[in-house]
Amino acid sequence: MATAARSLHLPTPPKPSNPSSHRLLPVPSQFRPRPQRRGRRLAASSSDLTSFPDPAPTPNGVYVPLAAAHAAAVAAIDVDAATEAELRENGFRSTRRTKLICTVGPSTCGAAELESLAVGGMNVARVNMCHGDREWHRGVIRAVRRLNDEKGFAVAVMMDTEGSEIHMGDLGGAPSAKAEDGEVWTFSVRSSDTSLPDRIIHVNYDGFAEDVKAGDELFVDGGMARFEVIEKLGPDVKCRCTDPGLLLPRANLTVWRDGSVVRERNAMLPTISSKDWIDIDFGIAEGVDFIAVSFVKSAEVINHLKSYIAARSRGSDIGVIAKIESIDALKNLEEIIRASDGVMVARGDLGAQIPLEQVPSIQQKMVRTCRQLNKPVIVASQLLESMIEYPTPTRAEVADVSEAVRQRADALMLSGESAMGRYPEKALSVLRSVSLRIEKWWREEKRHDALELLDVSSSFSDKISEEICNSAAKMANSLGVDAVFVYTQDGHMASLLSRCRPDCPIFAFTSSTSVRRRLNLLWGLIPFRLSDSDDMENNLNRTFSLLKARGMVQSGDLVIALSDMLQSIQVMNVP
Ligand SMILES: Nc1ncnc2c1ncn2[C@@H]1O[C@H](COP(=O)(O)OP(=O)(O)OP(=O)(O)O)[C@@H](O)[C@H]1O
Ligand SMILES: CC(=O)C(=O)O
Ligand SMILES: [K+]
Ligand SMILES: [Mg+2]
Repeated sequence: MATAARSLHLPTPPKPSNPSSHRLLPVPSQFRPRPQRRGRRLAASSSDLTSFPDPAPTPNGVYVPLAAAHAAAVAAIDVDAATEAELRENGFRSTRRTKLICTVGPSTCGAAELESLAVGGMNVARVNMCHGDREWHRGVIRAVRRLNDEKGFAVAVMMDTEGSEIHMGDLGGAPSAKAEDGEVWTFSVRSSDTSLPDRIIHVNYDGFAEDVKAGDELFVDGGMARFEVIEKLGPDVKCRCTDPGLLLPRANLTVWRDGSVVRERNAMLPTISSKDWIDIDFGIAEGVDFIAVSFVKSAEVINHLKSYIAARSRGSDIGVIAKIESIDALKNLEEIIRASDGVMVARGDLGAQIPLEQVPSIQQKMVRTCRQLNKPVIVASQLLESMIEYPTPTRAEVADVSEAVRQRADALMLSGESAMGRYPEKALSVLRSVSLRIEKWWREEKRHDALELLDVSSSFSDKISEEICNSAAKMANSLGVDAVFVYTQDGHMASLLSRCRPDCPIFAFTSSTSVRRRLNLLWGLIPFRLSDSDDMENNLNRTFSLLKARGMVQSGDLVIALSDMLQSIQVMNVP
């Protein structure tokens, strides 16, 4: 792959701006709709992929979103510093709707790198318990928390379990190993404290030699390298390399026989291993926002984990995300989606278990089903794989990202690109600029999609909220409002609104910092923390004055406001 010919320029992260002073405003008169108007831009900017200057580091590595004089306003209302900057830069209606997740690894675990990702639009930081030890993860999680506390971000933390699927050991500390065509390698369950001799790979699963047969195909990391099993010698399995490739530490192993994945004793491995339970305790103690369960097979394990979390952490609300990456998960897809708080289309391992050409249609189906069932959905793996090594994406990668945005997935995820790649910030800015561009195109073309939304409410009261949100989204589109405001306790009404994918941004106001962080995963939601009261009139007045003071709304903006406590809907102009 040649890099010389690539001339793509990447966007600048949003820069801090100086808010104007905070003043109180008169009570807005309600129910005062006015003729349709289009969104305005607060500052000249372009979301074109080709028209951004190179990313600039934050001045002195410090990102101060608000002047000290505004401490009072900060205490009253919190919004993600990066979102605030984006809102001002791109204008009200042009804020990014698609959320971005970055896997944190050796390339991005430092405080400065994490801050650059937050400035660049990272909504969720992901740590994968497959790699690194707990101390390392603790350091990352706390660094993200510190960034939120000190610099005004609301980056949520997601922790993936390792799961008990079969994978290689860590190559005795070597960063990688190259397998060449025709070479014979030994895959062994023998563990070794010291580094293993050449061409011997440790396998973490004791039943490995029993499960495989001569003639089977062994896929490393979803087929990045392939071997054929030639013979078994006790705990050792000798294999010949048939497709050369790079072996990375702890790469997943899949065995294929007669065109499908072998499921022998390994099918009985628990979804959550004993090591995973200890990692989960660690995640609860560190206050992660989401736990993503690898290789989910059924809804049962999700329900089990949810009750475990509820018993362990009174009042805490950790979202449980089901990673769909196996044949069993596909069989039980709908019940798994219903049981979980969100879903990840984990295309890496999924593509190792089913024929690759089936992955795109399954992705589309999952995105659609999740939206119908009101669960956030993440599209993950290999979005910008070439950017692990090169500073610009391939056209095909840009097309893949565009397709996920067009499908209106809630979030896109970087894996190796941000964890161990050479250009994590550039990869993030590609996701950002492609998302903005496709979303804009979609709005300009007025492609309101006619997805029939299923009825998801379990009570009459919920049904009222659902109907309010469906109507509000329809009104927002036909009146061309600038934003929908939703005042929400637990975030549920905000999620129902996000599900409708309205044309305008959704400002979600909640008094809980953890709800606010969790809402950061949902499509189109701009979560604010606001200590609100029962008095809607009062909430609206405060919100308008605080947002006006920060240049985030203007007099005359048309807004629809919803409240889950009052189950109310109002249309008004910002006074
Ligand atoms: N904490 C870490 N320490 C070291 N390397 C890491 C870490 N996290 C990720 N990586 C590297 O980045 C790569 C991509 O990360 P990712 O989390 O997608 O892992 P993965 O092994 O492909 O598993 P998964 O299927 O869960 O995504 C990994 O293969 C690993 O090389
Ligand atoms: C993200 C992940 O686990 C996968 O794609 O396999
Ligand atoms: K994993
Ligand atoms: Mg996986």
